[in-house]
Amino acid sequence: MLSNWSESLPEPVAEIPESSDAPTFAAGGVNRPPRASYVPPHLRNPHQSAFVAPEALQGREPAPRIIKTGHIPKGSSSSYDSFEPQGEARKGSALGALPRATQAGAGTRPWPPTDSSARAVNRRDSVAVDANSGRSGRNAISDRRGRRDREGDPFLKDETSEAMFSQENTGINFDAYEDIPVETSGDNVPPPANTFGEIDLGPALNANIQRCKYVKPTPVQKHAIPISLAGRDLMACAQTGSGKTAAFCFPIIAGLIHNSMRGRPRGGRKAFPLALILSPTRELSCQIHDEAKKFAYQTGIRVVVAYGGAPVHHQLRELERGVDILVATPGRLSDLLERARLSLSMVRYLALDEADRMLDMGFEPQIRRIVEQMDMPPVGERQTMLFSATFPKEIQRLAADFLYNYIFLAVGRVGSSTDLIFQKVEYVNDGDKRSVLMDLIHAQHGSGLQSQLPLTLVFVETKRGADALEDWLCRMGFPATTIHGDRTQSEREHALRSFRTGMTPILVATDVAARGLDIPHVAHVVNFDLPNDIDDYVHRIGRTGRAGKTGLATALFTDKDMPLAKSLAELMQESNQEVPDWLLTYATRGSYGGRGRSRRSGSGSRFGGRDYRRDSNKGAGSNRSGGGYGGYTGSYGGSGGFGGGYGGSGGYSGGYGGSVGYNGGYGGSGGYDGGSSGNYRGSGGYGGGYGSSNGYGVMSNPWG
Ligand SMILES: Nc1ncnc2c1ncn2[C@@H]1O[C@H](COP(=O)(O)OP(=O)(O)OP(=O)(O)O)[C@@H](O)[C@H]1O
Repeated sequence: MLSNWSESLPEPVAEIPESSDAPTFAAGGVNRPPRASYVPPHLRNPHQSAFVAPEALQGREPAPRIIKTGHIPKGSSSSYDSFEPQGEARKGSALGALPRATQAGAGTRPWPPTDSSARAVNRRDSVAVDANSGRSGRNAISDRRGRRDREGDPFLKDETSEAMFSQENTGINFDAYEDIPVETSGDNVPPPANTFGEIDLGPALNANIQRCKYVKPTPVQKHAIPISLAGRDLMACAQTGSGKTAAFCFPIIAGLIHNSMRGRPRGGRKAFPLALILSPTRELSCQIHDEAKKFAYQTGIRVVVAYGGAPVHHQLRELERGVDILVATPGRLSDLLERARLSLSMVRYLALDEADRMLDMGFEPQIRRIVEQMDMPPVGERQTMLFSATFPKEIQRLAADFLYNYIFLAVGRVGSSTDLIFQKVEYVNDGDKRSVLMDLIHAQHGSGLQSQLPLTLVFVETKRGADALEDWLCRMGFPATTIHGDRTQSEREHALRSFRTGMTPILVATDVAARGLDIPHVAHVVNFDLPNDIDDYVHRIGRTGRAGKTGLATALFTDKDMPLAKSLAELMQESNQEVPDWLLTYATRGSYGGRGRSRRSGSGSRFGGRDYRRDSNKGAGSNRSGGGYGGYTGSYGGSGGFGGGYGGSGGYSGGYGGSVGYNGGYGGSGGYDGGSSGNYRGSGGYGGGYGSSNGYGVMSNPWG
């Protein structure tokens, strides 16, 4: 039995799909999109590929037709395996230190080509390591001044990526976010701050904010930073790419600067961090570490990262040298705790990034152990911040165990995607996926910087599927690499860096790359295989359209994805995307259980309750501002799912209102009409119904 799509795929030449112009019909009588006769571009004119390898554009010898990147050849493992990242050099040096990877037979040569800039990055990093070496057994804040002078400059640019991307990432068109609806609930919510100047972050942090070219806070930062600075626990939900990392890093750093933590044990082999930031993946931890180091530059606060797959002794050495903020993945953190080389007894700040993922089934026991059963100060004695773009209600309920009298903050709709991402869904046959992907890649060729392929992130379901697709893309002449859990950490870092710098513009990934990664210039996210859960889709497509920029996301939808149809259609509608008729038809069927419904429908993760305390009469008062789409807090569900209307009688409000349901238009009579228990009375909103004259238009631009 075949376990995934890749096993069923024929060789490329056999990939011309069956020709069938007639519409097909699903068992339930649903009209499917026609299976049009489809000839992929590479077969239409096999001798002229539209793709031009980047090096050819740079006047170099053209790349061989068969290119493979990202794979480390087995024979070259000695130098590769012995590569040990060191301090400041760890991330930046990965590309330069590794042998240029090649595979795929005779005539191949390394891709990307070795260049002097990569070596320069490496050299520079080595200097940083030397400058920092030879210190041990310190706790950082006590030694701020000395360290400041020896600190590597985290703002130094990677020359390779600068060469590829002349366009500076100065942020941000966050003006587009000005009118985004914001809701806070909880006691005595501190007011938001509209500028960084209004917030007392201190001169050192302010200087770093300027170095980062952040001109003003993003909406989530405007609210979250004052709340956290006031010492309150926080559960915050804001769209992908909206600046959540800084929203939890700034208050931690400012807090550590303001309150010098005396009484920490000195010397010895055990480290006593003051703040702990947990994230679900190694790459995300590295990224947060890099960001936090920028924010903490020359403050004397020392940020250390610990994650699996990298040699533990190096991380132990780093910890021995002193740590104020520890960024970690749960697995490696547990390991360090078990070795008794780390104590959490001094932790004053705990932040969980991608908090819903961290409290999901896979991670929850581990997180509970770390937070509740080790020596971390209990709830109320530490400050806890949970952040994500998605927050299903049942996860909120779990998360509440970690929080004391917390404030719930929702910026935009909970779990919604931004409408800066243009979403497309293509109905395809399983066997046509590769050809369709190739069409997509060909279509965007030349639209990237320097006429190269723009960065394209392709999500697949399985690790084997990722390898198979990468291999096929490379054989087709497209520089691709892959990131997934079966690759070594060095391979993963190499792949990510090669993608980030544009050397390998196609990255095939499993969900390991779905959350949090902030890769500038990702132009296109392709869901080659759709995920099981709509929240995962939200995070995946959120790798593009970040920081106020626009992006494109294409999903290849097959029969297998029917259970996702409803939540996908809803999400697209919320984000003001054009939903194909066939998807709407599937969505209204309502009989597809399973995927996509697991964490949302019924639980009302977006429409119902939001702050779950308000549904369960825990008395969280609420304040709302901005928007123009009142009604999104309505309890989702009503009487019969999508077909029965978004209405719903209980909970906070009338929700999407009405009982007419989708078939008669979203909304119907009421739209949002205030809530029976909420203290906000909206006007307008979705009311009027999707199917009627306005309604949907009202919700069209929640970003203002
Ligand atoms: N105030 C600001 N001004 C300009 N750019 C900013 C600001 N805050 C954050 N950014 C930039 O926005 C980008 C996205 O930020 P970040 O990665 O923190 O998003 P996120 O909300 O955590 O996304 P995700 O949900 O995908 O994890 C980053 O490149 C960051 O440097």
